[in-house]
Amino acid sequence: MEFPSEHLREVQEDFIIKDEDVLLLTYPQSGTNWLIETVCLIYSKGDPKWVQSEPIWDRSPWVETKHGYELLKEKEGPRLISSHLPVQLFPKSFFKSKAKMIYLIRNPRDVLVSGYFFWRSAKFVKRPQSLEQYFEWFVEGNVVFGSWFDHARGWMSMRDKENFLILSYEEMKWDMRSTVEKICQFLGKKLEPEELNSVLKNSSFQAMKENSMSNYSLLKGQYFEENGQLLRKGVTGDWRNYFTVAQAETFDKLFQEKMADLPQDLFLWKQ
Ligand SMILES: Nc1ncnc2c1ncn2[C@@H]1O[C@H](COP(=O)(O)O)[C@@H](OP(=O)(O)O)[C@H]1O
Ligand SMILES: CCc1ccc(OS(=O)(=O)O)cc1
Repeated sequence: MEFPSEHLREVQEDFIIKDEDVLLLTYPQSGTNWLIETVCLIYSKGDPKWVQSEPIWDRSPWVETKHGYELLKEKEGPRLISSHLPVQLFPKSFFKSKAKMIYLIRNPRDVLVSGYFFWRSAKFVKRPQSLEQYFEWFVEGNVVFGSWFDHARGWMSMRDKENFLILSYEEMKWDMRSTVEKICQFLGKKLEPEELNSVLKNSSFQAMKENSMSNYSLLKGQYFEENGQLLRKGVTGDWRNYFTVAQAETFDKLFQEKMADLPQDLFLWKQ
């Protein structure tokens, strides 16, 4: 998977976002695929047929990949569009549209640990040799899609817009039912109680881990090593099992420096 600059320029200058599109925006390893699966299931009213028959990257294509871009240009009607792009590289047409956007945020410490395991099995990026090395890359912003802090700050600057919904991985873990209700309200969708139950069941960690259309097992060989797994643990606070005391202190200090001026209720995790 490559992101040549001329392609990124075309995406930014030429791609037309339509008012009826829904954008699913994240920094990698924030629970992107969980959000996509959930929104797909809301669209299908809890019926798992769609999520079990079409790969997740075709249901909600990545606008920044060549495959996703071509697919999106051909799609008729309201589209689901995923992206890891930072706000300053996003298609310009979006800023004049009424398209709804959901930005999913996750404790960056967990993003870091999850990213370390994910990228070390990927064949299309420079792979970290150790968590210590990935920690350095991450705090310097020297990773795919750049600095977590810049990404989060950039997209959260849109938070007062009425077409913007911010969610966190942590609230999905703590109360997925309420989170699905919040998404439905934002998207103007109504689910019957049994449809909502089916959304919860089919978007669970276990269901997604077993769903070959969602767990990236189809990408093994070409893009990932055989031992790579997208659905690794699916918990909050796993960073505590990996950070040293010194790394935890470095991260806290950096977080303070970079994010202290933002309302702290945007960050729902308990460190
Ligand atoms: N249904 C689900 N429930 C909980 N976590 C999920 C999930 N689906 C994916 N995840 C977690 O989301 C992370 C991947 O995020 P993304 O889709 O943005 O790459 C992984 O975190 P871990 O590596 O901490 O387990 C993965 O396990
Ligand atoms: C847009 C390219 C890309 C990069 C990484 C992905 O994995 S994940 O969604 O972050 O797990 C998917 C697409």
